[in-house]
Amino acid sequence: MSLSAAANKISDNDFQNIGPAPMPPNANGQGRTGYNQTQPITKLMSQLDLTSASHLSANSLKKKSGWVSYKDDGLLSFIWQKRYLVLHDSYVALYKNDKQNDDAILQIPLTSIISVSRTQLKQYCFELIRCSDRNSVSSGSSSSVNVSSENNSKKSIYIATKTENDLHTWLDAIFAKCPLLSGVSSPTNFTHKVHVGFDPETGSFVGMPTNWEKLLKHSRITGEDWNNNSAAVIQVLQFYQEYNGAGNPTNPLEKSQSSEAASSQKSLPSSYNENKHSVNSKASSGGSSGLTSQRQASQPPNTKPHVSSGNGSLPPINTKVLNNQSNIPRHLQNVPSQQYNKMRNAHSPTNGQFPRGPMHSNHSQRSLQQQQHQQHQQHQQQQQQQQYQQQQQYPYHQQVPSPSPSPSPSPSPLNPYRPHHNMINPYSKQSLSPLGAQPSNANQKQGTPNYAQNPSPTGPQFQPQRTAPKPPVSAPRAPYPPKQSAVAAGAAMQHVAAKNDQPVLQSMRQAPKRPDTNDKQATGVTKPKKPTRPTMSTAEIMSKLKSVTVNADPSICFKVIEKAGQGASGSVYLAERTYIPIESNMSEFMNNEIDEPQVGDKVAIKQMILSKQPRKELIVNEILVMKDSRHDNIVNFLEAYLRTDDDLWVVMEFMEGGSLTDIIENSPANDTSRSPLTEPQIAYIVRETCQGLKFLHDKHIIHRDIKSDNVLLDTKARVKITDFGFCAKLTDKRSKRATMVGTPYWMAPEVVKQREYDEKIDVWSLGIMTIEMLEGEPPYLNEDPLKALYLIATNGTPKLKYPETLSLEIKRFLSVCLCVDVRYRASTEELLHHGFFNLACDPKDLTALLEWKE
Ligand SMILES: Nc1ncnc2c1ncn2[C@@H]1O[C@H](COP(=O)(O)OP(=O)(O)OP(=O)(O)O)[C@@H](O)[C@H]1O
Repeated sequence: MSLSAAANKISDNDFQNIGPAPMPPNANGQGRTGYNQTQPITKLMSQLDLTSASHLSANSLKKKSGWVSYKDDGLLSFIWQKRYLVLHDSYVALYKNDKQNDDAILQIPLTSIISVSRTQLKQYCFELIRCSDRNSVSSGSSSSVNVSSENNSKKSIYIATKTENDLHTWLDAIFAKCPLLSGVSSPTNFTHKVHVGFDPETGSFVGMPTNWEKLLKHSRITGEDWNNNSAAVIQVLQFYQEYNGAGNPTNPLEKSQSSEAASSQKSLPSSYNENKHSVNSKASSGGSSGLTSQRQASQPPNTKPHVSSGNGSLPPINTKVLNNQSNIPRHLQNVPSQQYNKMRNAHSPTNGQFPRGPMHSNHSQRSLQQQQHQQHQQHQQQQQQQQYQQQQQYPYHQQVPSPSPSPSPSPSPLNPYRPHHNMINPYSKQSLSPLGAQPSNANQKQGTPNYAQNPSPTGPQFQPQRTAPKPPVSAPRAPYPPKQSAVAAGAAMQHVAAKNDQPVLQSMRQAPKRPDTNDKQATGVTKPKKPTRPTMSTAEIMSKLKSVTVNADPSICFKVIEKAGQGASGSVYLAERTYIPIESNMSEFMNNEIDEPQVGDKVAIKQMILSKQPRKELIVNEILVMKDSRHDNIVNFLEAYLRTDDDLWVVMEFMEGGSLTDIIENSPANDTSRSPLTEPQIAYIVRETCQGLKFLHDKHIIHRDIKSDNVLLDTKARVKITDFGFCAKLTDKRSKRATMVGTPYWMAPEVVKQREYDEKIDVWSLGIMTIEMLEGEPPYLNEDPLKALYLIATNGTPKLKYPETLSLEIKRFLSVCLCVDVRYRASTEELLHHGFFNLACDPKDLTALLEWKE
């Protein structure tokens, strides 16, 4: 039975928990490639069989048993014996018969198993390595997760199964239950055995490393969670710790807080420049007013900045009040607003958890937002309390006007941790656009750009600054841009030079902490860590960047209209093309598939200050991927410029509709129904995104950060994927990845479990994005992030909040996207044949959703 056909069998109730995945399409694993989703659909569909899924129920994975051949490495090591293998909750045991009425001939505590991997000793054979650990404990709710360093001699046993399939299910089952496996290496700092467990009497975890104990204390991971799946708890702790940096074993919370604070302070968007002195000085003196200063320069999200003629005048600010009860998800509407806010704040870094941001990049950005949000809330609460004392009234939902002379950013009530697009008023006197939108008097003060004053921060290997090209002699394609913009750009550059005197800014685009692992290892096998691969040198990066950039000064080619958004690595501006530098190497970059650039075209420019990017190779990666990825559902890269060796402008097509996140948050339906978008609207957006993803997957590229923030729409309701910085290319030699990349709430279980993964992690994230459109947010957003990771690792397919309100089609669709077993998760090609897409509406039916921008 095909996957789709099988999914069609799922009834309304089944989706609540569709259980483990069906059996492999091709049980012996042969014929599967790393990119099996690109095989002809007919072949794949006919191979898929959901009917045999029944025997792989959650319970059977918990306790598994069966006949095997067994051999150990002791005296009788040359004899294979037929034995009955049983995987119990805390140990594996071999019996002489399947009645298990005799004592086990061998009993191995799961806590002593340090490796389980396939071996070529026999056809379907795996090796189980255990520490001959007299101290291992395997009873009750307590587990021994460490092995004495004095007592670590290893022993192997070999188990041969009858079929390939059997082999895999054993590997998966054992792997899943062993706390020292699942990508979780054993703690290394111990010289004594540590018993880890949950003490129901004291209600606390015992025997944990201090930092883990603290993390658990702050998370909502309970003793019950521990008892249910201690391996998963350890897994997510490890995952979390690796993300936060393992170098602080004593107090991850403090580290988290301080690094968050530091990054927040240091990672100010460049549009806050006017405030930078006060921000920096105040922040460094330990006061919180730095954040207040930032707020003064900002505009509330979701307010529409006026497009001005660029004369620097301050447009009126549309302070649409958003923080009302109607924007809170239905299920939380009866929750008092303070409690609701508290739930949202559970993600706050001050709780020692990482925010709802990508593991790689938006972390700091969102941390800043969270801190702003928290401080804003605290501030508001203080004010409310004062008001209450004065008026003897305390309206929860009432907006208390801020004493601040300028509007504070009010994070979206639906998702305060989302990027705050359009939060900057580009014409504010307090705002200095690095792309040259600053007031003219600033220009006069700053004067003509003096390139000599801006020594390259990256060293002498760089070329001298290019001067602006002369206007074309014959048939200029556009009036020569006003001198002012070049002056303004120069001023911006001086600003950059001034900034370079400051301490090196902390990464906003944080590098994944975990190196890729050896692709030859089978999924589910303990992975040794490899040292981080050397990245490109700065010189290589610059040379690469120069080879993909137009040799011209972009400040004379574009007029900046307004700021369109703020990313982790830079700001995005709406700009108009004012000049085409035909005497440059521009023609090399013109792509036949894209309309020839015209003066007057509206474009998006992402400006990145290279010295602020700790991993510049990711930017190169992003440009190269975008350059080679021309597709209707991918945000098209137009060209890039290195304005200076530190100032990179990436020009893309402009998507006026903003991100899908904005659309979800501003949906008119938020007030009236549970689902921000209708199913036909969702089907349309998901289909378009899926087409873009299929295009990438066909090129063996994994996006790795699919979520509503990274899907943009234009006014014609075209839907395009953006943010390619963390794409990974799979090759024949490297058909799997294991780098820890993504945004926690959208992460596929195999990523959370730090297993190897392929393109299908994007399909999982697409499923989560579908839930965002149905429910306003991804599953577990109200959970502590550590707990969310635990839930992703243990719950598998998330449950829908209101399944009874949804069509069978969308539930079937979700069931094949959110299938934990990657073998049964649909590929993008399969998804495109899914019946759910028959529901897709016309693009015009999205018009209402795009109106919020107007
Ligand atoms: N091509 C575009 N057209 C219109 N707006 C855009 C475009 N690209 C980005 N934006 C806006 O700018 C915001 C930031 O985009 P960006 O891609 O820089 O975000 P990010 O994913 O957080 O960043 P990064 O790539 O630095 O990690 C987006 O959320 C969106 O609102």
